[in-house]
Amino acid sequence: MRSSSVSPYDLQDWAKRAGFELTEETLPPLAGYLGLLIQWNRVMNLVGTRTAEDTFFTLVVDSLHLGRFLREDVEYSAAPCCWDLGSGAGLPGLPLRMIWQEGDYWMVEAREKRALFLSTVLAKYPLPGTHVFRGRAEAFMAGPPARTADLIVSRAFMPWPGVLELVKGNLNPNGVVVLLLRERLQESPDWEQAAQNWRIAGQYTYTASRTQRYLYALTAQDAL
Ligand SMILES: C[S@@+](CC[C@H](N)C(=O)[O-])C[C@H]1O[C@@H](n2cnc3c(N)ncnc32)[C@H](O)[C@@H]1O
Repeated sequence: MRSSSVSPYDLQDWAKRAGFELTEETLPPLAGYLGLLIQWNRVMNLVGTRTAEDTFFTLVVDSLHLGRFLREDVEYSAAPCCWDLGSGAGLPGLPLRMIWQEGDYWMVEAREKRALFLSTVLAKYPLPGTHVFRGRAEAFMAGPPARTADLIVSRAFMPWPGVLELVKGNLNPNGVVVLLLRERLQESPDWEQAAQNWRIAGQYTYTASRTQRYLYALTAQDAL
């Protein structure tokens, strides 16, 4: 496969334009990830973007905002067990783990080739406490052993009411679900019903690629 290299210098420049400063340690793995993503994307369908720069500003930037949100606005237990359901090409998980390495983080992906891509990136750029589960989220959660999480993140996995329904029995007390959305949760016709069981514990808004985006941290109202 034709290689596709990304310059750490360009990457830092893009990050600054997006309002972030990446550490020296973050630049090589993130540049390497973007290079592999562009390379693999030529032969299999991983993401809709074609260049590293477009991928950064359209997709990776969400992980950087998510890292900031988790650090500054979200309360979660020490050493959280985190799940990233329907990780696809590693978004938000892989860039997130390059800048935020709390606890254990499971990227759960049903499609074999996508899971192979995730494992390949991790083999080349190991990230602490970061794992891939190849299979369906339902099987991952059911076990054995049955699993529970402290923090669940999900982007474009399934419509958010379905995510909440899917995970409601697998969240530890004080557990948090973080949704990455392109709509305001409170304006959704589904929110009124969801609000009977879920509370917005934190929210964060930003613009990327000319679209307004939203991060919501939800906690269960009571034991669900
Ligand atoms: C639209 S993609 C989004 C990928 C990534 N989260 C992103 O934002 O770019 C949805 C991903 O979820 C995976 N998926 C769908 N249903 C799943 C399930 N039940 N368990 C695990 N993965 C699933 C698909 O294979 C696909 O890679």
